[in-house]
Amino acid sequence: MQRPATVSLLKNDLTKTRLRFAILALASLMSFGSYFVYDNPSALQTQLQDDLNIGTFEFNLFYSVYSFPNIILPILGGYFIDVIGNRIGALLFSILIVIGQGLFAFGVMINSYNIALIGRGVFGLGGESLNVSSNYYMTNWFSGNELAMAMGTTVSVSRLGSVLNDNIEPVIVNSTGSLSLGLWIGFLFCIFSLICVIIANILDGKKDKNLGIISKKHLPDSEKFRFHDLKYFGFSFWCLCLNCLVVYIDVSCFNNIASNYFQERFGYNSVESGSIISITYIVAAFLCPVFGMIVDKFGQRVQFMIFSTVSITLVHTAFLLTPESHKPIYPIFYMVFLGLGYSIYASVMWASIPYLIKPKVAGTAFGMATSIQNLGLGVGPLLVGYIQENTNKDKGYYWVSFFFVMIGVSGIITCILIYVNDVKTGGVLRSKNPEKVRESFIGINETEKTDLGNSYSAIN
Ligand SMILES: NCCCC[C@H](N)C(=O)NCC(=O)O
Repeated sequence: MQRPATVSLLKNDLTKTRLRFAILALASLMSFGSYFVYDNPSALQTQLQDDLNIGTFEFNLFYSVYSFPNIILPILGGYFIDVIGNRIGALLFSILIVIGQGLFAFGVMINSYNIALIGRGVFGLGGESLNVSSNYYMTNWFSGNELAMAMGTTVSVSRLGSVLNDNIEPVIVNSTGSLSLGLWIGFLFCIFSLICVIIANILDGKKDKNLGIISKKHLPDSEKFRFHDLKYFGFSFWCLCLNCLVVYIDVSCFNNIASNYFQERFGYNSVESGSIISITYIVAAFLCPVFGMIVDKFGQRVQFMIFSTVSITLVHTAFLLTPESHKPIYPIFYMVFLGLGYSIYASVMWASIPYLIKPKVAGTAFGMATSIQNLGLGVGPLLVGYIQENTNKDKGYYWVSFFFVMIGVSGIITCILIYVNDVKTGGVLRSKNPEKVRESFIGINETEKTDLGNSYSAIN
């Protein structure tokens, strides 16, 4: 998008007003519905398998049809955002989520596994790309001294959707006897999120109009996204993506199997296990914005990421070394620590991306990172399942924990590589004022100070 940087236009810059906090609330809530419904199947696994008369493999397909297409889709979604614009993208992705969840709930209501599965597939077409849109909103409305706080807040509110799902879905089914009712409630949450997108789009359009920003369609060629711009995805960016892949295996894939893990190794029942595993995201809901604020103030992004990957690896090492016993208390503390490591990571990692790329490829960059993350989320569970089925020690979980420790170590190594590269290239990720450092690091010129870091106009 093009922005004439005149003083009079800056007076009308809505990103400098309190309205940005309304956008923050809307961007957080626009993902709430999709996080809530994403884990509907895991919260209702037994009931779904009974009602639809399906086995574990068919059940796991509810997640696979979501994750595997998302190894590619967010790149296309991000590209779509860079070329067409974020507002249309966010709207389209949200509509797909609503349709997908509607089909899923309808399929379950009429006991049709195939319709329910198609629903999950349609949901996946928008589910991850909407996260890309929400991140893009944040980079457009928040500058370097608030960006990590803003992104941390969106993760925190969205993850409350996951926590709410874990805790209320089983209760709804148990108290009403209707399996689809909870899914229709998820559908309503998705409509609510769609309404948030529409309101955010109106405000965002107003901001662009005030600043004289023109639609992507009408941009001069020099400011349009072109594939050769991807060469600006340097070493730190790719290393960050790899890091994201491994760290999310250690957090999300572990969370997927954690319920059985706690039941089989530590004798908790399914309800207790459900409460224990939601600790990670409850901690994140409180701490993500806090760590975001700390990073915005002090910089040092890579050091925070190193601390977080070390914490996550130590948690898996603790699980590896903890012998089986009946309802021990200490795994609860491990989950608190996992939540701490995850909170730091989620608030720092995503907010680091804008400083490693040119603004006009921001959508594609967020999409690329999300796609690579989904590669891990798709392959990770298969590897974990394979290891567990083919080993015996601690019911197969010993080598599963060992796998998580090794993945954690690769997370630490990739963080260190990012740190070394950051030192060599001017320290953008460690800086308190990363936008300034980015200018010399990536070589952004005047006409390219556009979409992202709207503070550019104010700073310069
Ligand atoms: N849209 C449903 C959930 C998507 C989660 C996404 N893959 C993710 O991990 N985002 C970052 C995070 O920390 O939540």
